[in-house]
Amino acid sequence: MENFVVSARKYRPADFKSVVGQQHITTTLQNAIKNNHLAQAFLFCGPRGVGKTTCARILAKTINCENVTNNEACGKCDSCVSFQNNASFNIYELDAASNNSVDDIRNLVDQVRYAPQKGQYKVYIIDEVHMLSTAAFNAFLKTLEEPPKYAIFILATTEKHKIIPTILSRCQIFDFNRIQIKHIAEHLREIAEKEKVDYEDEALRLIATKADGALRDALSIFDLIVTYSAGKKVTYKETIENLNILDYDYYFKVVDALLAEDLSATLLIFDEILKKGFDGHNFIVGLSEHFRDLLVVKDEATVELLQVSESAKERYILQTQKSSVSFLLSALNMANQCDIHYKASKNQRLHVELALMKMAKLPQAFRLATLSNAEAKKKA
Ligand SMILES: Nc1ncnc2c1ncn2[C@@H]1O[C@H](COP(=O)(O)OP(=O)(O)OP(=O)(O)O)[C@@H](O)[C@H]1O
Ligand SMILES: [Zn+2]
Repeated sequence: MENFVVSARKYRPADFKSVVGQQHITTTLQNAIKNNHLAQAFLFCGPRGVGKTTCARILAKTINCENVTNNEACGKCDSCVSFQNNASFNIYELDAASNNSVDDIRNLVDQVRYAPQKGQYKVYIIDEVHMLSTAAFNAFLKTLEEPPKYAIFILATTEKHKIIPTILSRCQIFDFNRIQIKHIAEHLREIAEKEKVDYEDEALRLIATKADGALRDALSIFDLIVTYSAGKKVTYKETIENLNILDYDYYFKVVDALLAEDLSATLLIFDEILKKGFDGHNFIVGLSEHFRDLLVVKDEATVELLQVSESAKERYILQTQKSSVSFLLSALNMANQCDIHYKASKNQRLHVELALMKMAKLPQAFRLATLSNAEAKKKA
């Protein structure tokens, strides 16, 4: 049987153009390579799993490639092949999270003295560099100040504020972005297609949202759900079950009940949600987001801010057409207040219920969207 390789490893980008959502960085690095204007020390900052190590590796591979074309490594020369097989001597990775002692850094510094036997550059990646001890930092500083011309240092960190000024001032700094939901979803779609895994768009969206900007997390969740669905289909239903997320259907139902001024239906839906084991606070946060989404789809200019699939968008549009902006704003405000004071409340269930009651009792005239003249005429 073929070994299962986790997607995050299997689909690690091999060149700059395959890196998702960090174009400001890949373009700058490629220009520096083209113009022979490469810094010797870089600091890659940003959240976990957004491509820092990946970009460092691609940079190392590209600057050692024998036939760079269009500022990308060829992927075929001896050097590229050894990089791809993790067998190159021109890259050295130190994970400072687990190797943060002076000795670990001395080992690295010792290595730096030897010029590469093949290729032009040796690249030293120090991951989670903020974890180095002060003594280790100091042992490293001298090397960073006067590196041999073949050495390039790439320091990576999720906590830029912990990096001391002496290091900051010696590095070219790159800030990596959290990756947008739509770009993550797009990437998952490509992988699903390569893996011949069937999927629902809505499921991939949800995974992308849950990953909170980190592509690596998105890939791990994706693997988990593929395994769970036993190779059949990655569906919305299975994804919410697996991630323990409340089906967004509930938010639509609650808002419909609120619009109908149906207090008992509203409270019963909330009760059902609690019985399913969901947390009241998560619900109120989700409901706030739902109101926000209904507000952004109200206006052509902001409809782009809705991060859902095309098929789901229709539903938001239908619901927003029924509600007035004032209602959505007031309800959002109430939900938000409920969220803010939730932790301090002694009776959290009642706290949410009270907010729902207030929403259901907003004045009727104010609640429903008034029909435009044209619509009113059609109705008449
Ligand atoms: N921008 C991206 N484009 C494409 N794939 C990505 C990207 N970011 C992360 N990945 C995927 O996630 C995996 C891990 O990414 P990587 O190790 O580069 O993240 P990182 O930012 O260095 O995270 P950490 O700070 O935890 O080391 C990659 O192998 C790749 O599959
Ligand atoms: Zn090459």
